[in-house]
Amino acid sequence: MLGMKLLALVGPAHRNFSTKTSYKSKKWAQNRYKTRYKAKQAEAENTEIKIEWTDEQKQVISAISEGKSVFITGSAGTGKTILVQHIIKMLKKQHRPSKVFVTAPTGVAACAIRGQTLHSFAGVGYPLADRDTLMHRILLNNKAYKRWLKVKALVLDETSMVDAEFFESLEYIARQIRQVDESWGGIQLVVGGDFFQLPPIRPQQNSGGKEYAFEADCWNSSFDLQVNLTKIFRQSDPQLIKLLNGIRRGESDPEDLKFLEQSCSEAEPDPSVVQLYPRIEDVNRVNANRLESLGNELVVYSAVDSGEESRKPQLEQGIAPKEVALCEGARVMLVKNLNTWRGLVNGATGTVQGFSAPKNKDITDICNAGLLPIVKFDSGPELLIEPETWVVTEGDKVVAERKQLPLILAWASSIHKCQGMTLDRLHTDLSRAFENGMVYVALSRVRSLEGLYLSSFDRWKIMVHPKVLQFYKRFSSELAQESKDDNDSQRQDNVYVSQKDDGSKYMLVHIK
Ligand SMILES: Nc1ncnc2c1ncn2[C@@H]1O[C@H](COP(=O)(O)OP(=O)(O)OP(=O)(O)O)[C@@H](O)[C@H]1O
Repeated sequence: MLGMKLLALVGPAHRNFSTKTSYKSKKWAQNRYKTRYKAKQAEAENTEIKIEWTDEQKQVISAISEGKSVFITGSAGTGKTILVQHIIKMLKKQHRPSKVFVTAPTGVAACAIRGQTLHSFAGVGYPLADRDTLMHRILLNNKAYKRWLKVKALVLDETSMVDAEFFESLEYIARQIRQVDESWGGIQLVVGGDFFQLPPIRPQQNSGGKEYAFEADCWNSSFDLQVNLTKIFRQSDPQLIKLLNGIRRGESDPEDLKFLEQSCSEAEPDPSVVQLYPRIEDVNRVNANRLESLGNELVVYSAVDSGEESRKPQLEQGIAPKEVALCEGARVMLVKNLNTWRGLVNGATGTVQGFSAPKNKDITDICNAGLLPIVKFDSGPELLIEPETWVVTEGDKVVAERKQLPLILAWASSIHKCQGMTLDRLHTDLSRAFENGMVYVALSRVRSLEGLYLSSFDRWKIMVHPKVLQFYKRFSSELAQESKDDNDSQRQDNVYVSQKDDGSKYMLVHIK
């Protein structure tokens, strides 16, 4: 019954993706799609709001056009990503589009700049390892090896989530593969990020206490210019900007917190508003409730794992879920790149329109009902989603493999996934925040506090890492030296950092 009802919906989607289509008509359809896509893009570019770049942003643009490598930092909403997007266009004109690679540490952040994850670009596979092992894996991966030779400019956004050892390893790999004894083997680097936001997801072991990318030995030599953008665009209310800047530095000024409490929306938003949670258990609970509340028939997909028993547990650490249940109307997110060119990349969101039984393909190993979901992506395309595989490798040998649909539920999301987003409306609960920068990242997503429904908040969860404060202190004093304006550095001298009981988290106390 469900399948019958859905087949009507599936028709048009199938016509585009039929495996029986001849090569010629496929080529024709592809060309027609390309022409329409280019026309749409040109239209979008023409209607794009004209941005008047600030002097700081212009400084970056000019350095990039001179071929310099630049690190762009600044508070949330200062336009790092929009600037990076503009720079990508510039670089693609300057070099050739195929020689410019656009990356970010997470799928969602990569999706925002139409790029790929840093991992996927580098071709280093999983699990992370020492630089020689990573190098060995690349040498066995012809496509990755060629990418390293071909790249002229490498763009990396949301760098706070890249760990020091990985950054260092990639710099070493670039030099070795390209046989050029210059920083990054001569690749022009454009790196954006705010280290007051979320730290690396899984800092590597044996990294000698290093965590953030700025601690990498090669950090300073990687850039000709490091720029701190100071004008905030996302928010316009000066009181909100003051509140966010305080929270960014780990402060919890009672007056600012009172303003936060008084200005947030009091009405619980409708269920379509994205809900952000620090912990994945809460994300899963909300998604499961929302799925149930739709009341539609569920289709369950259970991952099929194969390979060495001792290596299978590593599959659990990957992004593909052990089990995912879907129904018509479910909000979903892609967790694998299907087609970068069409924007069907890790992080892309959409809604399940229905299900269809694939012809000539048995998928009953992952789904008893033998049905695959049809997803309408927010960016436009509608697609029948097929199972994908994820592997754990050892050298060039696959030691474990998971087959599963590349989808997860997306009504609720983790704060890690939302870094980089600008949201008009947001529902969040910050009582269980556990990471440095987490409260700041969540609160700084909204343009105004009217769009924020804060169901729970704990001021002790406002945390910042002392190394980050130190990095920006050095940064701002360098700027102060240049501009002979040392106000900021004096303010920073009035703080001290105390370590919390668990020894891993810190709070900043401002001395009045
Ligand atoms: N020069 C500018 N003029 C007008 N608007 C701007 C300018 N620069 C950025 N913006 C706007 O500011 C908002 C935030 O920009 P963006 O997302 O690039 O900030 P960000 O620094 O990357 O934030 P985050 O650190 O949270 O990822 C966007 O809506 C963007 O269009």
